[in-house]
Amino acid sequence: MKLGSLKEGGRDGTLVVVSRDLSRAVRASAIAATLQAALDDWSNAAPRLNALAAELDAGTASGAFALDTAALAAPLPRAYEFVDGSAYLPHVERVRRARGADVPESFYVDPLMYQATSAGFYGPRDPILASSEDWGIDLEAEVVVVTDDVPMGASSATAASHIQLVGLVNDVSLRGLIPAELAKGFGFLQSKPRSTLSPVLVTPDELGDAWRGEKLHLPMRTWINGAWFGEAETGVDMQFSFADLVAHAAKTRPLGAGTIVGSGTIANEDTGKGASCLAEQRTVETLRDGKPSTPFLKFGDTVRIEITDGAGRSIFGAIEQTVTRQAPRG
Ligand SMILES: O=C(O)/C=C/C(=O)CC(=O)CC(=O)O
Repeated sequence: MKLGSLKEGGRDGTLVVVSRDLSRAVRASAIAATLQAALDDWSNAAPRLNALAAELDAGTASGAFALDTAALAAPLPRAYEFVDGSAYLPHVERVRRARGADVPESFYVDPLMYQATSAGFYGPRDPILASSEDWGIDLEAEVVVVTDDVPMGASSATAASHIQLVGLVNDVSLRGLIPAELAKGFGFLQSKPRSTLSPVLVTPDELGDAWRGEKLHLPMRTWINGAWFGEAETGVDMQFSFADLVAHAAKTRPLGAGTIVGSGTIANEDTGKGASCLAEQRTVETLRDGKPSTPFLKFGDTVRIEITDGAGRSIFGAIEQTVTRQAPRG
């Protein structure tokens, strides 16, 4: 099934079940008012939501309405936790090369992960807000999973059973702020502003055999200002599965229902399929030409991120955002 949230009913939105083709929806208020409430009681809520999804796809759900996915909020407009891995080592190698940093050997056996902001997620058509183009505004196209309650110390096998939903995120990065911030030794804060979730999150069974080994196996398609930017394969070069990433995050603490775990920027050793972030594209250009030629994002630029199935149908809906200046507040 596919789940989204309307921009109504308060800060956590209103939960809707969305049809497989993304054209219709029905409020799930009789089951759970919000997606967080459904995840908090997932073993009870999921079968009822699945039954509603079956009615919706059969055309028999009462109260169903035509859906414009562009009008949706983030499926989880805010979450208790968002931890972002960096499971695609080609990405880590390129962005680190760009700022003259090493890749420790441990990164190949022990997942790299940071605590990201989850107090608010942009909806799929909300603007990317930044105050200065000098911050080096970059997209990062990633896959995310959402868990129910994960016990502390869960193994990868146990963690796999707690992955309930899959979606996309644009993990916006401010490349100009990263080197000084990481040099302080504590990690990302200002350089990782709010991220954007895809219009819907889907249960793994919606993905068929594109979901195997706790990884997604489809091209991550990105465009900048309408021009093709990349279609890196999500199932290739992913060093750690989502089960490994969830288990890593849960090693020393339980994860609450609704925890979002990111894959890191989708990247392949083979650069022939383009990139999923500008920092990598610029590194490839620097290695090839001696200097980067693609600028970071400017105000007015648009970014589109989408994954389609084998028949070209959008699975999660598209993230499509415009970079917009937010004047500093006095
Ligand atoms: O090391 C850097 O300069 C930056 C790294 C990232 O931006 C990594 C990140 O957010 C996770 C990922 O996308 O793989």
